Amino acid sequence: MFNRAESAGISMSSIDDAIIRKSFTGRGDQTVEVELILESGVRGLATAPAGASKGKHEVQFLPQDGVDAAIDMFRRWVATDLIGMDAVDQGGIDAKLEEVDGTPNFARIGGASAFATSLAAASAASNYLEMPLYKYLGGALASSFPYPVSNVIGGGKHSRNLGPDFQEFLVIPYGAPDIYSAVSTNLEIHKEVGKELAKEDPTFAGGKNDEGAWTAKISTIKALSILSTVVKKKAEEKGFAIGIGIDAAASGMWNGEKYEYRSEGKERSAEEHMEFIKQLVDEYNIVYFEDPLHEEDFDGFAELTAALRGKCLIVGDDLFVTNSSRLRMGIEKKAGNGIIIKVDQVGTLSRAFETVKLAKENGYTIVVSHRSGDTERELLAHVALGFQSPLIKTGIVGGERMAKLNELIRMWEAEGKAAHMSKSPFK
Ligand SMILES: O=C(O)[C@@H](CO)OP(=O)(O)O
Ligand SMILES: [Mg+2]
Repeated sequence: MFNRAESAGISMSSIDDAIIRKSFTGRGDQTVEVELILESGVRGLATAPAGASKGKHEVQFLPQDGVDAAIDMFRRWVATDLIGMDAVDQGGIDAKLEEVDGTPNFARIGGASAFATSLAAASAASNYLEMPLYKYLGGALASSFPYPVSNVIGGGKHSRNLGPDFQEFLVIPYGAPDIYSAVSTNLEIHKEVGKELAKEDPTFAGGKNDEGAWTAKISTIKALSILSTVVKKKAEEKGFAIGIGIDAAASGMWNGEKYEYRSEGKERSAEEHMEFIKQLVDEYNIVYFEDPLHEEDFDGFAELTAALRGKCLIVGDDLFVTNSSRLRMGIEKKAGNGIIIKVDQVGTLSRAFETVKLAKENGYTIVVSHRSGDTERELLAHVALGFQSPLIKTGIVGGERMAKLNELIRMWEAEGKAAHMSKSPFK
């Protein structure tokens, strides 16, 4: 068949139009959405999520003058350069975003636009090739599914510092035989913990934070003891292992000298804080600890990693910000043995993938993760499977969170006999 574009030497997968629009996160805050339309008419669309407890070393979310400046920049500088590029050239598109921006942290065009463009390109390319995004990113053998790491109780900044001092109390059904039982186990635990909280705190009215985790005025110890009781019972009932995790988001507790435990009205020195963490890990069998220390404390991370090796995974989020140079510093110091992967923290799939490769080569467990202000889109589930991440952190209930979890269930069905859970990073 005669095709005008192809006969003029234009590939049908090249970008014909690049659209940006204002959009909103699940928290109701402004963000940007990018839609790329290919010569063939096939489209790809992605929306940028936003964090609340952001790492200091993340890329800049929006240009200094905000979302309107991001839109203006994109239309003037980015779109014009993207048009004519091939959507399957992910590396080329990501490099172009860096070139147009010209700063190391996307301060000019904004990390939100970079992220949305990078992911929209991958999505358009996979649609063009008529394959799911996870296959496009991960290849034919990307069939190992991640265990959902779900926050059941919220605290820290995510709960306006009114609940426990750590930001997230998590569950990980790492013995689950399939994705459906993994997801449903976490949801059952969430429901049961809700009932226990109502018994414990008479003022508890069923409040949940942005990620669907319960927020109640209880102490860290109370949160852990409720969670561990429910988890133990559930593990027995299900007949498989379920672990407890914590994201302390400790940068939010650090005042430059000490860690503030606001709910206890108490401060702990770095040493006392670390001792407390070790005690908690032993007492409650905690298998996953994210950001136990503030974002500059590589040495403390190294100490804790060595002390808890074989017992508990020490995961860097604000510490590494998905950045390969920060991870390299961690590798040198042996700081952490797990790393959160948030593509938006570095702005492009290429940069995030470089970090994923480096992490895997050096024995770090990767954990693909959402943001607290996420979107209703499901693409994160594809990124997790595409990167073959053994863990996915994507909240617990609510539209933005269920979008990813329900997509994993669909993907499991699509994989048929090839679908299997990842090798668990826990014993
Ligand atoms: O600390 C985290 O892991 C994230 C997601 O839960 O929080 P935020 O997106 O607010 O940075
Ligand atoms: Mg975190």
